[in-house]
Amino acid sequence: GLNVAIPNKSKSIKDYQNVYNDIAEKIREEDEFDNYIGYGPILVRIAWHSSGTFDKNNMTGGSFGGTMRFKKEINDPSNAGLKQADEFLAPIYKKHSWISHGDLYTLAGVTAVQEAQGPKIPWRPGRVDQPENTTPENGRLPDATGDSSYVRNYFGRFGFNDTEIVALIGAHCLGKTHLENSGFEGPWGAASNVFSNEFFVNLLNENWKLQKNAAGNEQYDSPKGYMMLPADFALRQDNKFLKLVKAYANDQDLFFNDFAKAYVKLLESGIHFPADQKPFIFKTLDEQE
Ligand code: HEM
Ligand SMILES: Nc1c(Br)cnc2ccccc12
Repeated sequence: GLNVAIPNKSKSIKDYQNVYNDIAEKIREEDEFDNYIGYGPILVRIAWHSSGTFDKNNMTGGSFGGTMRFKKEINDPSNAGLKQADEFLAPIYKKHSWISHGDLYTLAGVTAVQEAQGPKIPWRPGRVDQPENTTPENGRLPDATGDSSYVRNYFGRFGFNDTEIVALIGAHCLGKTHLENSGFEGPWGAASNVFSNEFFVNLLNENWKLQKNAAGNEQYDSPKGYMMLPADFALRQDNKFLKLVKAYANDQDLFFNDFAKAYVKLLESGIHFPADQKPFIFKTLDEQE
């Protein structure tokens, strides 16, 4: 059924900015993680994976219930590597245990994008922890070997259009793939912790070669040592997607605006917020110096 957000009346933007700041300071402090990429990318990913179980056809899944905290969901093979994000957030939750897990996972993704010099992501609290038996079954997250029709169909389950789909996948400007997590090996170049339109620039301009990786899976590799998943490369193989890839490669502001809108929609999928609940827009650490 539809999940109705219940904002905590005793908490203000100041309280949530304190949680944001604790997450942001911990990202800065623990900068050596994953060969100095840091925790930002997996925080963006755990927010997406918490939300990515949503299915508009039966109104199940999504970030509302915070079920990523349960073994069944965090152990989904699609979530390999995200236990480290959950462990990163454990002391934050301990200090601010008035917050729901759904709000914490999504706020962490917002914090990570903004602290990576990405766009402001307006955010609304009010997700309510649900019991373990509401955890969605494994297998609701996307397959990296999909082609363009697979990708369009997958995101159709959320009601996303082509603009929202291409913008969202632009988050692959962050971080890398890890053979032990997903069976794909990341780039030793372009594995970044700065949010930009680089994913689209690389996708268009690099000389990609499809080859088998050490796990026997096919991926696209470039002479500079970058990689693309088949599902990434699919964005070049469909005319409507390709038009958007070119637009974003040539206009970072356009990408930032479209990404912010699509990420909000993703993190709020399946949740009804009160009409008068205005989103919070958090300051970055740099803006508070
Ligand atoms: C067709 C859709 C998508 C597919 C098939 C996909 C697949 C993957 C795979 C296989 C990895 C590597 C995981 C690992 O080996 O550690 C990955 C990483 C990542 N994904 Fe996606 N993804 C998709 C969409 C998204 C979206 C919508 C977002 C966020 C808005 C996102 C954010 C990330 C980030 C930040 C990483 C890097 C994590 C790290 O550095 O450990 N992805 N994705
Ligand atoms: N940095 C990435 C590039 Br460049 C291309 N594809 C990816 C897929 C998942 C995670 C990271 C990347």
